[in-house]
Amino acid sequence: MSKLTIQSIEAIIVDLPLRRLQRFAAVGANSTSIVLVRMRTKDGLEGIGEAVTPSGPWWGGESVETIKLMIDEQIAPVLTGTDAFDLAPSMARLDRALFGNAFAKASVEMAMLDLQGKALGVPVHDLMGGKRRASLPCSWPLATGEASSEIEEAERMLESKRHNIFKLKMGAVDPVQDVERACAVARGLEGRASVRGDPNEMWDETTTKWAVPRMADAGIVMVEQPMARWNLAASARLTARSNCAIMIDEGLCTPQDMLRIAEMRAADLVSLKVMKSAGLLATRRIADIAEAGGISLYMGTFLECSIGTAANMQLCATLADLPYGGELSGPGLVAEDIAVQAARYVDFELQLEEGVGLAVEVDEDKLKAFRRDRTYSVHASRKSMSAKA
Ligand SMILES: O=C(O)C[C@H]1C=CC(=O)O1
Ligand SMILES: [Mn+2]
Repeated sequence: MSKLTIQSIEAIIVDLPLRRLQRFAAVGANSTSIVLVRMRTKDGLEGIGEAVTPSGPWWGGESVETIKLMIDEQIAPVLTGTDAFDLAPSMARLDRALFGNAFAKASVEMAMLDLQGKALGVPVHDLMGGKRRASLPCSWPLATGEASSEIEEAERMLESKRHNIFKLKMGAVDPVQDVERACAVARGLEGRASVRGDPNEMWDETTTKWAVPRMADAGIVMVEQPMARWNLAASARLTARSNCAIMIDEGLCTPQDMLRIAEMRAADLVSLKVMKSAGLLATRRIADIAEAGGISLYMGTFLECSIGTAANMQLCATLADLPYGGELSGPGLVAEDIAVQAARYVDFELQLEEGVGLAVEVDEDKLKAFRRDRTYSVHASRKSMSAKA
């Protein structure tokens, strides 16, 4: 097999509007931004990857601007001239060259895996142990903060058979009001959908002790990261006494975090996310540790568009047991996407696409229209001005 010598790495910031306001605990957002990675080899093959943040650096500290800067200034010089098949040594070299920056590292790892798959004519999941599933039951985020409009939105999703699992974004308002809203949504959808809540670390242990039993009584089946990411001891106490499932998200980034969570039994299940753990292979290692420790898996997201979602789905295809499914729902939230074929949700499940590498392609016209550094033609805008006059 000939080498996949990396000749260039391009990081392009793309701004995408959302279909509606998404209210996270820390910010409200009408748009999201991604970094598209294009990695080209000497022989003219191209691998792609995506980094995204949930509309800002509040979750993981990186922003699309820092991701692009790190790729341009630090990562590209380390990887240029190396072989994209040398993934493990390259990731080790990157870890020595720059601490952290997991989101940036994940996006270039995706592009290397895409190149490998394309060169070998196989999908990425074949490079990671093979396929255990071809679709994922997929949660939809409810995040307007208003119960009746959220129930209506969920009903539209049920009707179109896109989603029958819903995750309430919580933590933006007073906990009493927030829990009331969550319980109202769960009761409104009772018997028709699975409802979960994610306060993104906003509650202390006392508030959590009060809130979670009320949410469980209303039919909420899982609560994700209600308390601070560092507080595994409190999460272990909550897990031991709760009769709904407790999931850790922010508290899990590294294999070492995972080992500690399993040792402490700090959660019933954990949210795997490619971006926070610096890549598909590292996330796969974390999944193995969780399984060995008897902790269930969930396929999490940072709301990637269809490019990153396809990459996540390649990893997800290698996971046999996901008792609460996952949430690769970003493509439904963006009003514009940059993939030729957007992610498909059929009978409440995201489909794994056939194809080599990540099995997804960039739509060049869409990219041109939404890349941040696009230039407008003065000639064209003059023409449209004179047409209006
Ligand atoms: O889960 C989070 O903490 C962050 C974000 C990603 C998906 C979503 O609904 O919110
Ligand atoms: Mn979360």
